[in-house]
Amino acid sequence: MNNARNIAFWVVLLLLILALFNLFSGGQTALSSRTLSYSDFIAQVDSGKVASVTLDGERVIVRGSDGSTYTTIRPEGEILADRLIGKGIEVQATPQQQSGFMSLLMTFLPFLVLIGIWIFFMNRMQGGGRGGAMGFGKSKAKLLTEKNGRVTFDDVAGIDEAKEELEEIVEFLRNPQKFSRLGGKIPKGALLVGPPGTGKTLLARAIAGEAGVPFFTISGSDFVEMFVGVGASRVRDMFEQAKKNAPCIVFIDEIDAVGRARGVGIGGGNDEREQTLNQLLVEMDGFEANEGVIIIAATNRKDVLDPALLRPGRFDRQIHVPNPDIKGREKILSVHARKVPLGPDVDLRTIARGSPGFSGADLMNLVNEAALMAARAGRRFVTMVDFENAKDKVMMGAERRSMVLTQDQKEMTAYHEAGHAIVGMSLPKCDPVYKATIIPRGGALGMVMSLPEMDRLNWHKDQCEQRIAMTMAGKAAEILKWGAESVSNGPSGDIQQASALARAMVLRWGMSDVVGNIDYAEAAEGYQGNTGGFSVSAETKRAIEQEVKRLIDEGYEKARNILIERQEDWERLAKGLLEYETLTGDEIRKVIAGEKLGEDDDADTPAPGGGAPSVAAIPKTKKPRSPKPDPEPAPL
Ligand SMILES: Nc1ncnc2c1ncn2[C@@H]1O[C@H](COP(=O)(O)OP(=O)(O)OP(=O)(O)O)[C@@H](O)[C@H]1O
Ligand SMILES: [Zn+2]
Repeated sequence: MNNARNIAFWVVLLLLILALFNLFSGGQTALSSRTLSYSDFIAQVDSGKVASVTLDGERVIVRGSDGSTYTTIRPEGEILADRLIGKGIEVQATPQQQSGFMSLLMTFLPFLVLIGIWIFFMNRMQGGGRGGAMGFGKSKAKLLTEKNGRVTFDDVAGIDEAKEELEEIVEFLRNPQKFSRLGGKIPKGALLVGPPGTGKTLLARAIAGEAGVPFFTISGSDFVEMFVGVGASRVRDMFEQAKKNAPCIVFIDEIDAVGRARGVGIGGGNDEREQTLNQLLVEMDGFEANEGVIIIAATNRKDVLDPALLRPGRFDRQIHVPNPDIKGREKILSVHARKVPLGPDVDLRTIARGSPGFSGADLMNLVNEAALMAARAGRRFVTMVDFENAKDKVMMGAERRSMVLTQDQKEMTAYHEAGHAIVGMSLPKCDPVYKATIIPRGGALGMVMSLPEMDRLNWHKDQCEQRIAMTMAGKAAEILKWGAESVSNGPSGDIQQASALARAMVLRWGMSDVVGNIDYAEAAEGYQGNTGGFSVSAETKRAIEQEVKRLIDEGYEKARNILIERQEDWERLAKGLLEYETLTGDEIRKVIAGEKLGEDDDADTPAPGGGAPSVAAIPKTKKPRSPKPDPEPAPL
């Protein structure tokens, strides 16, 4: 985005310079710089030294018989042409400039167009032209009032510890005098740290709602503009607005966009961003906590923030907002389920158990999808089957039954997915396989989902290694079955996942003995924030690359060996997938054991809830976010 802006800026500038140049050069190709007086010119004519003449209004452009050129100005009323023709001189005339308005218009039209383009781009950058071309420095903070719907702590569920820590701020906003009388120090700012969609924005709004104060919201990326100084003046403006409306809350979402550590980074730092950050620091120091303005910022990358932001007197409170655990998920589900009629069979507890790794936003999305599914089916309330289908959709993307696969593609997909499933079920540290399907969903032709039995809090080395093996099993299967030449691009998503996990192991988690217990991730990203300008040597880079490759190669070998060993099971499962298209974990086991599936097991109706564990996959999130520190397992 920023790049596009910069390019637009330079293009417009270049056009302007060209236009100016054109204007001052008179729009004419002035060949001759020499001018003669009119009488000298006539003398030349009379002495036969003129070859040709071009009449251009009052200007006379003359070519002498010796090849020289010069100009002269003809006095008003002088009729030249007859006299020259009489002398046998070639006469040309250029059309007269349009007079008055037209010529003015012709001169200024290019400018008007350019100014128009300029204003257009300005408005685009201002996000729809609210500020207009003149409003560069105006803060884009939006004021959310009760009209936008009052949010209270009741709307925020499952993150009780964070709520408790924020109670104090609510108290203060309700009754600032009480605190200042006793000389107590209230934090000026609180930083909410946590993964995307965990309700940070919601929490900040709830504070404002509880305290009944105005709530301003702005995103860190709004400060980052292409003009030096604009961001800084926006910060100033925002604080002025806030002080006028005190007591109030200012919420800065994605503060990492401005708050990255100064002085380093790609291209040796970014002056504009640094100025903006400096201004933010200055403003935060410049007001008294007791003025009643509280700045709440959110980020999912605290590690990249400039340490100066975290110093006392600034964002000295840090509040962790994690993904909800099973109890939290149940509570969040019930908050959102208040708005939809539930069938008698719906058990939120079971759904919560089946959705480890879901954020609050994911759960909201799940309830919403389930309601839509029920509506589509013409039901009056939402049933467990709707939730189950919604979960598949949220986790794996929508089914695309209309997509027609050839028999070859189907077979390839079946063996690929069966490969993932067999390897996943053979390795003890892999999450249990929960579902396998060869119905195209989202961007994939088929998938296998596995899920942890409990919330996953951390990754162990053996889990990582086995997960890589399971991930590479799809490609191993394709090659075993059809040979290296026919391998498809199907495994490209798998390769991406395996690489991300292997890289995290080596770069962040100290799981490679060769590379050691050093966090190289930031330096490898080209960003050197809190690593103090540390960068990675060429040898280390090579070692890292080799280790990542080794982990993936070993995983691939492991997968290949398992498939060779369990060839028969693998074949049976692939054929089962071709027949039934979707199989649950239990059905997979039956198919492998050679049992026939009963009618009840019809694969198209997923087993309702039934405590089936769910996947650790996290659905695509709505907007682009800062890079996530940890890789997430996803359907294969
Ligand atoms: N703890 C929660 N309780 C209830 N609803 C939640 C919770 N967490 C998230 N949600 C729902 O998800 C939506 C999105 O959450 P929100 O925008 O607050 O997340 P965020 O942490 O600010 O994410 P981002 O990092 O994208 O800014 C909320 O509007 C809310 O409906
Ligand atoms: Zn795969």
